[in-house]
Amino acid sequence: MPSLSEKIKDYLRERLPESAFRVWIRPLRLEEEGSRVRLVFPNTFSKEWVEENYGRLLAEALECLAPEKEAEWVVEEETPAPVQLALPYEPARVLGRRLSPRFTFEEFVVGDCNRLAYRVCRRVVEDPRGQIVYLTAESGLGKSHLSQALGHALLKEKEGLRLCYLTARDFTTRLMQALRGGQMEEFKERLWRGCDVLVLDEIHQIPPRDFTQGELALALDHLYEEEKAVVFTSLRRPHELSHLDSSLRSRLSAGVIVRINPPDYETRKNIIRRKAARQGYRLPEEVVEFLARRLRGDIRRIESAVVGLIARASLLREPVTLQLARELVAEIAPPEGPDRTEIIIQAVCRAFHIDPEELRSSSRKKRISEPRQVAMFFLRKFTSKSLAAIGERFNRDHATVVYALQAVERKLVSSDRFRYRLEYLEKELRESLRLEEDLEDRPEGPEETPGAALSGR
Ligand SMILES: Nc1ncnc2c1ncn2[C@@H]1O[C@H](COP(=O)(O)OP(=O)(O)OP(=O)(O)O)[C@@H](O)[C@H]1O
Repeated sequence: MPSLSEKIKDYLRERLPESAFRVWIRPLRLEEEGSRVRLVFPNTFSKEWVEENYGRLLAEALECLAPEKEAEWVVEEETPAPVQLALPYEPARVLGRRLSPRFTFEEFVVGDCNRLAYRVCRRVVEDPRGQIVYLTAESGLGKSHLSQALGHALLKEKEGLRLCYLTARDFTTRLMQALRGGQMEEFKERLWRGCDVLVLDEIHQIPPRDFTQGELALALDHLYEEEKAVVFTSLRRPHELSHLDSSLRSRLSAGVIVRINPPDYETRKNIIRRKAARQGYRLPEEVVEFLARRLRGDIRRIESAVVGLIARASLLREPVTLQLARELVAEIAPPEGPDRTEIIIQAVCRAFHIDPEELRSSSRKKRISEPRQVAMFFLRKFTSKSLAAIGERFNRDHATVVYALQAVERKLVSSDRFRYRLEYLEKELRESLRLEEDLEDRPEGPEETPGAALSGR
């Protein structure tokens, strides 16, 4: 009979990409001690990484397979401590989400690809009054890092300043909760008068719903009127957010719009050195150069490779060598065969435990229709396929896809469980899709689309 450790690892193996499982979960030891289960990580950074990236899945596995046990996360052997960043301000001055202590200006590597965005954010810290900034970039290029760094610096440098940091989804959820609970005035009070600077992360995720968009437009009018600073981050530029009302799009375009580009070779090398230094390591220059040549685009992926490499060397008790780096890169190299659509469909089917063929069936049972809607949602999000082409993949028409996208958006707001599940799936998909990204560099250098003068509207 498999032990609890084996069962939990099997549970995770089924749901994680093979390389993530191998590097992060396989070295984990699970020890049962009466009513407790100790999760023993080989070192601090692997514990932190698993907590941050797979914590929810691990908690889900424990709840399913050992609901009566209390879990304890411990570290077997301490590696050089990562630089601890003390927060020099009162956390209560942050409304909304907690800022990540890692996301500071000091930890942000500046290069040609992001210098303009960095400077614009620094300017907001110098004089936040009336500043409106819209940061746009593909996933993993530092939008959240930079917007949170700006938040940290403002809180540190401007005494008494209150910051509200929300994702677009948080905004929508809070708005809906306030509406249901008859607390709209309190909601407005907190957002409109309770903060001096509003950071709205992932604004492209504002749902295509009149009410939410209307309330956001009203909030922005008020904040702009009061000359408060507002910072947006988004995967897309305002004019590309076609699901938004034109009046909201125009408000989003009211300030300076800055694009962050994928990191160039020199910046990638600096990022690799910095990420390794954070773990207390200095990588050999040939390893830095090799990784910088092979890993382009998404910085999350570069970071993950550096941390994975160091974790691997530490587990094997070997120094980091070019050979080890080659092995790691070979593992995360583009998979053979399947295209984005297939990767997405396979991942959704795995997560919902159904067969891909069932998605194409005419069944309207929830067990099938819900994952079908989720697959449509992610195909829309991660591919350039038209609504009609997405529908065709499931023997459905364009209107069914529109309905499915709306149904998923509604459920993301109304059900925490569903949202967690999709957030997890999205994380997994981002990881898998990054693997089959084109390794060629995209055009480099800063690009700015000024909506207005830096401080003006
Ligand atoms: N210039 C940089 N210097 C150092 N680390 C960086 C830089 N840019 C991004 N990173 C790191 O890359 C990871 C992803 O960054 P971040 O979360 O800010 O990306 P994002 O653009 O907000 O992505 P998404 O759209 O997927 O949310 C983070 O761990 C961040 O610290």
